[in-house]
Amino acid sequence: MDTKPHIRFIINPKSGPKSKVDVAARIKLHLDHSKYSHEIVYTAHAGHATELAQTAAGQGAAMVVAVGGDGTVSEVARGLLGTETALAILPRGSGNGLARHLQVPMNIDGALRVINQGQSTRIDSGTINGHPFFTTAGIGFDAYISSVFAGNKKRGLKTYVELVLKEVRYYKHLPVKVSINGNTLDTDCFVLAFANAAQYGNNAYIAPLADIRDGLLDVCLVRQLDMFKALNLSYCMLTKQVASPDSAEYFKTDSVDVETDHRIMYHADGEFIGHDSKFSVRLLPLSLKVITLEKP
Ligand SMILES: Nc1ncnc2c1ncn2[C@@H]1O[C@H](COP(=O)(O)OP(=O)(O)OP(=O)(O)O)[C@@H](O)[C@H]1O
Repeated sequence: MDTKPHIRFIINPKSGPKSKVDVAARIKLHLDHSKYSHEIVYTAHAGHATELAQTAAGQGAAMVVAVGGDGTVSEVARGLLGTETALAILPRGSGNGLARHLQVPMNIDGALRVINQGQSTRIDSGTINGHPFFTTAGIGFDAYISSVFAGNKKRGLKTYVELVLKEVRYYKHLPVKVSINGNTLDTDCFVLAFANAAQYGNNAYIAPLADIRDGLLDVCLVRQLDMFKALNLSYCMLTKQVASPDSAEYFKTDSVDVETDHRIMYHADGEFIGHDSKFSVRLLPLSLKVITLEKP
């Protein structure tokens, strides 16, 4: 019997731009076979990666590697929450928010080197109305964009940026009541983002100071957005700077409750979930084991 630690690679064949690279062949070539046994499985439908990851964890796999974009990473991570099986990432998407935060190289061979080293740590995760997230969740404009993007045939960063530039002119803020750290705030909400990792993906930093192991979420509130604030906020996000208080406000907390008279859209890890008028956002400290180059 093979007693080496076992790795299950879960490949989403639909992730990322079309590519001629044979990922399975590269895995077989570069994985350290003296250290690990492995298998490669493919997702057949949305949500399948969670089932495939759960089965691997139940069978005592040391590691499950999500081969895909943020959606695949999030699905695999859900299947591993609270287990001793570590999530590793072989980034194949366009955003790769969690992979970037964990300093996983964006190329296959580099990511496999991190897997071969096998250094693990634990990170926090969050829930929004019971839906787990690992990078960011949010209500308002970012969720609206995720809903439009999900229905868009074209993928990739260019499509995403074009969409944001078009829609930002029309999306209107809504009044909400936010309870945070014992204070209640009646405010307008253009975006309310809950960041576990610092970035949405593509090195767009919604919460530059977020620490994924500190037991806290970084909440970023954008009350209203005009063109000047939008430019300022975009510049800060792309240069990893904290925005000025008239553009965005930041809070650190382990729980947030939001109420509104309107039904607002929300997302978890960039996947549009739906509309609601009450939100409960919670942090689960050090709930996921991950493979990373160094402490993120
Ligand atoms: N076999 C499949 N057929 C169709 N959809 C799938 C399949 N396997 C997984 N999915 C779905 O594909 C969606 C997109 O996957 P993923 O986020 O990994 O790629 P991406 O959208 O190209 O990357 P990014 O989010 O970084 O742009 C996920 O929501 C997942 O549920």
